[in-house]
Amino acid sequence: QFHMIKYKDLKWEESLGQGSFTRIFKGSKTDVHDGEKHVTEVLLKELDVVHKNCWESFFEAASLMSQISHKHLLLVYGVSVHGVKNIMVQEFVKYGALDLYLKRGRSVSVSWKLDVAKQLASALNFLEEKNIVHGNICTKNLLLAREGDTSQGSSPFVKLSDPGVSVTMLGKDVILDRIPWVAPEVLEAPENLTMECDKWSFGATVWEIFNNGNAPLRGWDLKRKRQFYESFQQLPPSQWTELADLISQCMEYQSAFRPSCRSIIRQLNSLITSGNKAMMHCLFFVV
Ligand SMILES: N#Cc1ccc(Nc2nc(N)cc(-n3cnc(CCO)c3)n2)cc1
Repeated sequence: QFHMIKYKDLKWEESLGQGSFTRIFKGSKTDVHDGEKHVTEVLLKELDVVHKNCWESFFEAASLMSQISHKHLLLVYGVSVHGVKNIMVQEFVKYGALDLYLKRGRSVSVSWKLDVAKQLASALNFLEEKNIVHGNICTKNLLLAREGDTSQGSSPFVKLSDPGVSVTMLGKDVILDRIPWVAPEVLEAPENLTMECDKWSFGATVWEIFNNGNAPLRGWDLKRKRQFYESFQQLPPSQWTELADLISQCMEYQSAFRPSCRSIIRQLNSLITSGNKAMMHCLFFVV
């Protein structure tokens, strides 16, 4: 299934925070091949010991990412089991999770945001073609490998992280707290997780990206969050109508009516074109 890494070949460095039932650390792994010692910078994702019963689901998430390879999917080197410790060893992605990056107030351009959304859409399209459901699309799980510098015109590069412990293993409150990223049908029955759920989450993630990493429904308690779905509410629409349309198509309560990945990519392409045209008009106007 995937590479088993010896615990003794791993070194822990600083703690970098936590996910659901997991803790993450910067670290390194040492390999020896043809007599040479190679030290690689890695991200160590440790399953909390209290949730060690979720280890199959934790590794299921990891193996999902190592079965297939795609430029916008995180590389998982393997796993290490040491006593009660379950560790996933991932490539260390230079700039970390996108939610924190955007919150740190980096002002990024519209074309930067559209570029990131398109990269995520292509990763989703790839997963759809492989008939693989991710189940936890959000900016926390979108990792920034290259910042991109809008003045120099170099573009950002993102990688989709593993989904972590499956939503079917999480308590009701953890699922409720994932509103509005988790699709409404998953709340009713988590085993309903399908490709269509990833499209709903994609809509919420694009909304986050265009709101500079501000979480939608931030600070809402679980009761209010549940009511958001019960009264079929939508996130506040963007001023950019075509963008708001794409987000609301993805966040359609009837899962069958959500757009295909190809349609999502097509709509993003036309947003990119109209975004560029608008910029040209501005430039000409200014000139
Ligand atoms: N300051 C800083 C800084 C922090 C982290 C990284 N790198 C990195 N690499 C990965 N493979 C995964 C993550 N990661 C971050 N948050 C999660 C939890 C949700 O998955 C996963 N971060 C780089 C810089």
